[in-house]
Amino acid sequence: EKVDYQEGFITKDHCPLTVPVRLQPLTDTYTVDPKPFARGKFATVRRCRNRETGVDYAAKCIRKRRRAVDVRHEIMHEMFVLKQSEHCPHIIRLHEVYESSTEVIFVLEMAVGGELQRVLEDHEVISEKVATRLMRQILEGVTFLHERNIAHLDIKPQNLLLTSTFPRCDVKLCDFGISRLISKGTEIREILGTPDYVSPEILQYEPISLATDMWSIGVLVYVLLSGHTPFTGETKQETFWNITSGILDFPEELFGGVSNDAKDFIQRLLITEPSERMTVKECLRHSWIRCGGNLENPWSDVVLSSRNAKVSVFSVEVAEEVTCG
Ligand SMILES: Cc1cnc(Nc2ccc(CC#N)cc2)nc1Nc1cc(C2CC2)[nH]n1
Repeated sequence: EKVDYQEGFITKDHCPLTVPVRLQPLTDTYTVDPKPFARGKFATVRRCRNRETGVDYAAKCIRKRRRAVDVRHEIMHEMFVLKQSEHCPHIIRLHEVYESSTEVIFVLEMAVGGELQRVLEDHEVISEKVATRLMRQILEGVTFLHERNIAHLDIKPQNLLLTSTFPRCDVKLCDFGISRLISKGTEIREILGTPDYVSPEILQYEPISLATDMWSIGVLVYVLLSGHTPFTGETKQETFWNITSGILDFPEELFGGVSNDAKDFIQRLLITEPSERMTVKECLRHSWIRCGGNLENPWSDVVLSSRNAKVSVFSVEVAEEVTCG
């Protein structure tokens, strides 16, 4: 029967996979840290350890009622997106689901390296070599979603988790709490997302699409390479004006050492007209991603130990011959 995709939520009617929801207490199977290590508006995240296997997970506890409104269908949507993504190495994996009278609990893969946001706070900027390696993984995760017509709608450094200590880590996308199924003919217009990363169409109440994620990816790369967001104003209103103005600049003091290829990549995403932005597949074919960072000193990431000056060389496997620079 016709399923109402109107709001872009995936329901059990059109999700091919089933997810067993356990009703017994989480603490029967896991020891759970009392103190959450992360909090969102409607969820808290606690470290939990499986009593039998000793494996650590992140338990995301989500309240089923928000301001007296039942939002279980939104939580079930997030669960179905996570379930469909369980085989993508660049998306945080859902292990199992519990439900109590007040909460749904996602037992999720633990990424011990924490948020990419912390690295930005500690490092200011990231080398292009590392940035392109991480962006390739993020773009592969977004490709997985876009191939299934799922828009994440909240791509930002806080939702990009590292698997180990930076810079020798991998990165995984998390938090599908405001993601939406973008299906032909239905128009979703909702104010979503985080001010600095939100796209012009969202601010102008235009239809949301997969291209909305591509705008956020452009903002993300700008931030990774400069440590600053491109449109932030003194007030939210000024930020929103800057976003819809289409004015983008690369101040010399921030982008002096950044390659033209990187700036070209950003410029092809931070375009106010959604249909003119690169798609995620076009991003993976862009020369900055294919050759990114190789143009600098290729050993820029070598770790020289202080005691004996040995050079730890990591085996480099060339996936495909590309002509770079
Ligand atoms: C070490 C760590 C530190 N900080 C966060 N923050 C964080 C960011 C976004 C969301 C939003 C969500 N979802 C939740 C927590 N997550 C961590 N590891 C996780 C977190 C997780 C799963 C995603 C919860 N696995 N490993």
